Amino acid sequence: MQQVMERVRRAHEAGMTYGNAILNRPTGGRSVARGMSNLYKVVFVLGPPGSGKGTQCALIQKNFGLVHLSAGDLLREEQESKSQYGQLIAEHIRNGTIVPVAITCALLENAMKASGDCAGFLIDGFPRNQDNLDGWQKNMADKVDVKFTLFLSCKVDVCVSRCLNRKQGRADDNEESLRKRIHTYNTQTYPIIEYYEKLGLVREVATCRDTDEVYTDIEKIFKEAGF
Ligand SMILES: Nc1ncnc2c1ncn2[C@@H]1O[C@H](COP(=O)(O)OP(=O)(O)OP(=O)(O)O)[C@@H](O)[C@H]1O
Ligand SMILES: Nc1ccn([C@H]2C[C@H](O)[C@@H](COP(=O)(O)O)O2)c(=O)n1
Ligand SMILES: [Mg+2]
Repeated sequence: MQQVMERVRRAHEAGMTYGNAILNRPTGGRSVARGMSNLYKVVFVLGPPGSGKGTQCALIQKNFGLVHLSAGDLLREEQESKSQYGQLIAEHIRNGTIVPVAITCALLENAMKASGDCAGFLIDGFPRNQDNLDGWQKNMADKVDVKFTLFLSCKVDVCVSRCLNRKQGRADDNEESLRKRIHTYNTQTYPIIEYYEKLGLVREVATCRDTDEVYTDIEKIFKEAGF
C-alpha cells in the first residue's frame, strides 16, 4: 500500500496548504481533464457502511474497466504511510467522522492522475458530507464528468452485521464505531444523496440480497449509461 502512495506522491509537483501543513498535490503527469469534450467519467458510489460498495465496485471495475477508488481505502493507506495526517485520519476513522476534504480530494485527484487509461472512475464513499461536496465542486467539478451517483441502499441491521463479520481487521468494524458511522451516514451522507436525487442523478439499488442479484441490477444501470 505504501508503494502505491509513493508512486502517487512522486507524481506531485506543487503543494496544497491545509492547516499548518502541506499535502502534496500533483499538477504534472497526466491531467485529469482530457479536453472539454473528453473529461474523465466519474460515478460516485454511496450507501451505508457495509452496504456492499467495495464488493460491487470490484465487480464493476472487472467488467466495465472503470477504476475503483475508495476514499476510505485511500485514507487508510495515507494513514499507514506515516503521513503527517496519520493521527488525524485515524481519529476520524475511529470516530466515524469525516476527514477534511482538502486531504481526501487531493488523495482522490492524485490517484486519478496516477491511473492508466480507463473507462472512468468509481469513486466509492465520496462525497460523504457537505464539506466533501463543496471541496469537490471547487477543485474537480470542471475536470470531470459526473455521470450519476450509484446509491446502494440496505437495512441498517444487515449492514452492521456484515461489517462485524467482515474480518478485515478494520479499526472501525466494532459496535461503537459502527454506531457513529451510521449516525454520520444518516445525518451527513444521506443529505448528499438527496442533493443528487434532486438533480436526477441517483440510481438506487437495494443490496439486502445476494451479491450476484445486486450486481445484475447494477450491470443494467451501467449499460444504460453507455459504459
Ligand atoms: N450482497 C451481499 N450479501 C452478503 N454479504 C455481502 C454482500 N455485499 C457485501 N457483503 C459482505 O459485507 C461486507 C461489507 O461489504 P463491503 O466491504 O463491500 O461494504 P462497503 O459498503 O464497502 O462498507 P464500508 O462502507 O464499511 O467500506 C463484506 O464482508 C462483504 O463480503
Ligand atoms: N469521504 C470519506 C470517506 C471515508 N472517510 C473515513 C471515515 C469513514 O468512516 C472511514 C471509512 O470509510 P469506508 O471505507 O467505510 O468508506 O474513512 C472520510 O473521512 N471521508
Ligand atoms: Mg468499503
